[in-house]
Amino acid sequence: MHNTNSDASDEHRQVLKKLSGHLRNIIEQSIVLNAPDKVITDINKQLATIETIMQPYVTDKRALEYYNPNVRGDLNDIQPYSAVSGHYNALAAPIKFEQQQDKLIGRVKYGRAYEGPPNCVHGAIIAGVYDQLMAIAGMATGKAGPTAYLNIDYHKPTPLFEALEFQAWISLERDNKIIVKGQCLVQGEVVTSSEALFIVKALLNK
Ligand SMILES: CCCCCCCCCCCC(=O)SCCNC(=O)CCNC(=O)[C@H](O)C(C)(C)COP(=O)(O)OP(=O)(O)OC[C@H]1O[C@@H](n2cnc3c(N)ncnc32)[C@H](O)[C@@H]1OP(=O)(O)O
Repeated sequence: MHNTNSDASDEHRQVLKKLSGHLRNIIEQSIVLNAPDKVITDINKQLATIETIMQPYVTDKRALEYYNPNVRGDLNDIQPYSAVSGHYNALAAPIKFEQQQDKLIGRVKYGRAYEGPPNCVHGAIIAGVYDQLMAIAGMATGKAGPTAYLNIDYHKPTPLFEALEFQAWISLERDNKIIVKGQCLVQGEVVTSSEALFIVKALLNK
C-alpha cells in the first residue's frame, strides 16, 4: 500500500493526473452549483456510473509511489497522492512546488472549495500547506520525520482566487531535530508565517 516505487509509464501518469484534474473541477463546481433537481439527479446518475466503472480496478496498491524521496523534476511527486499537494489527489489544490536557492516555494490559488472566512482560505488548509511544504523543505537535509509542532501566525486574511506564494527554509538542523520556518506572501505582503519542528525517524530515512 505504501509503495516507494512504481513502474507506471509517463502516459499512465498523465491520464491519472488528468483524472484528478476533472475530479478537482467537479468538486469546485459542486460548491457553487445552482442547477435544477433534474439536472443534479442526472449528474448523480452519471457519477454513480463512473464509480461503477472504477470499482473493479480499485486495489490495495497505489499505481504511483506513496513516497518517492529520490524524485527528479516535479517536487510535488515526492508524495503524488498527498492530501495537500499531490497532483494525483483531487482533494489537493493544484499547488506547485519549486526550489529556489535555499527556499522551497509553493505557488497556488484557492477556490471556493477551500473557503473558511468569507472569500478567504480556511486556516486549516493554510496549516496543511505549511506542514507539507516544510516537511519537504526539511527533506533537503537528507533526513525526514513527522511534525512535532507546527505554529502559525495568521497576520492577515488569506484571500481566495489570488496568487499565494508559500516559502519554507531550514532554520536549524541539530541531531534528530529540524526546525523549518515559513511565510506566505500575497502581492509581496506577508499574510501568515510559520515554524515547525520535525523529529528525524530512522524509518523514514531508507
Ligand atoms: C515512509 C515515509 C513517508 C514520508 C512522507 C512525508 C509526509 C509529510 C507529511 C507532512 C508531515 C505530517 O503531517 S506528520 C503528521 C503529524 N505529526 C504526527 O502525527 C506526529 C505525532 N507525534 C509523534 O509521533 C511523536 O510525538 C514524535 C515522533 C514527534 C516525537 O516522539 P519521539 O520520537 O518519541 O521523540 P521524543 O523523545 O518525544 O522527542 C525528541 C526530541 O524532540 C523534542 N520534542 C518532541 N516534541 C516536541 C514539541 N512538540 N515541542 C518541542 N520539542 C519537542 C523532545 O523534547 C526531544 O528533545 P531532546 O530531549 O532530544 O532534546
